[in-house]
Amino acid sequence: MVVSVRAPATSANLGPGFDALGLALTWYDEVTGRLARETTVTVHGEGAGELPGDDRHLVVRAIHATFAQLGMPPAPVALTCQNRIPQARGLGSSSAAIVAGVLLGRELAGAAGGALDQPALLRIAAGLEGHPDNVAPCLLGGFTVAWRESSEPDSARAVTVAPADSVRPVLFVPDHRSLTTAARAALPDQVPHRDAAHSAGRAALLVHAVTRDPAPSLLLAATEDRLHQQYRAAAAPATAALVARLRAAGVPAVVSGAGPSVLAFGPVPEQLSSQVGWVCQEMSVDQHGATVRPDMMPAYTG
Ligand SMILES: Nc1ncnc2c1ncn2[C@@H]1O[C@H](COP(=O)(O)OP(=O)(O)OP(=O)(O)O)[C@@H](O)[C@H]1O
Ligand SMILES: N[C@@H](CCO)C(=O)O
Repeated sequence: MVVSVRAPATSANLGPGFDALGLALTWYDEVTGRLARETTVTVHGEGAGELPGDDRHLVVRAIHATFAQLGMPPAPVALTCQNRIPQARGLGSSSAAIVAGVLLGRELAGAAGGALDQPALLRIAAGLEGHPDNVAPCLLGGFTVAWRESSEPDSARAVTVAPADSVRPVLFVPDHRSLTTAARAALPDQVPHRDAAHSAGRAALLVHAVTRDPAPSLLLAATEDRLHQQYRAAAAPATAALVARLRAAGVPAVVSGAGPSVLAFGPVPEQLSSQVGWVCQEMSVDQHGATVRPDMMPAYTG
């Protein structure tokens, strides 16, 4: 059996919804896979020539984690990846790889894979990623609220809520990269109570604004963050400066995920959309999440 999975880019946090809120975007990686005699990974596009071509590849690790959940050994797989989502830019590339892997793992497991429903896939994916705010929209699509039932990463749950039709995500993507692990290391162990209280109110307002009333003035207030962006600014000054420039002009803008990309809610005035060092991309919200397509190709016979 040959299976193809298409997984969307995502923007997490959306300002005050740190580790909880996420939006699926119409920008996709595609992975085609089958069981094989030895593991091989062919990468086209983003990460070609950089990513490992063996069991260390993130999609393979996610497939094997899914097999393990089903009590199956880590069988070798042959994968072809068509990567379009820029990596280490705060656009959920690692979540797209992980979600593609868990869906491929479920399909390649055959009948046994039927035991894994969407909540189970989310738990496996979030366990690998470490936090659920990118894997949730990648798997479910739309605008998601994710949480953990305990302190364990694999206790993730999520709901998807429909964003208003007029929500227009606009991305500003730089050339340079930043790993999420490095951006998380900049965060303090504790924040002032007033900042936590501020974030609770703004995150709740954001759910209302994105789903019911995405007026720029409301989104501007709703996207104000005090939990993570200020602590990451020193390591990502260009990102912090662009967010500040857009917000000063009345455009609701936030750090996308752990950065360095910036997510704005459009419309973005033309004079602000061309920024030296940044590629500006208008997006739509992906409504479906990752999708599986069984390819009509002959089954691998070994
Ligand atoms: N398509 C992919 N296939 C295999 N590995 C990938 C793929 N995409 C990302 N990765 C791995 O994940 C790393 C980037 O993950 P990281 O979590 O730092 O950034 P991100 O997922 O792009 O952004 P964010 O989580 O902030 O939205 C890459 O350096 C690479 O090791
Ligand atoms: N919530 C995560 C998103 C990045 O994957 C962070 O900001 O570190």
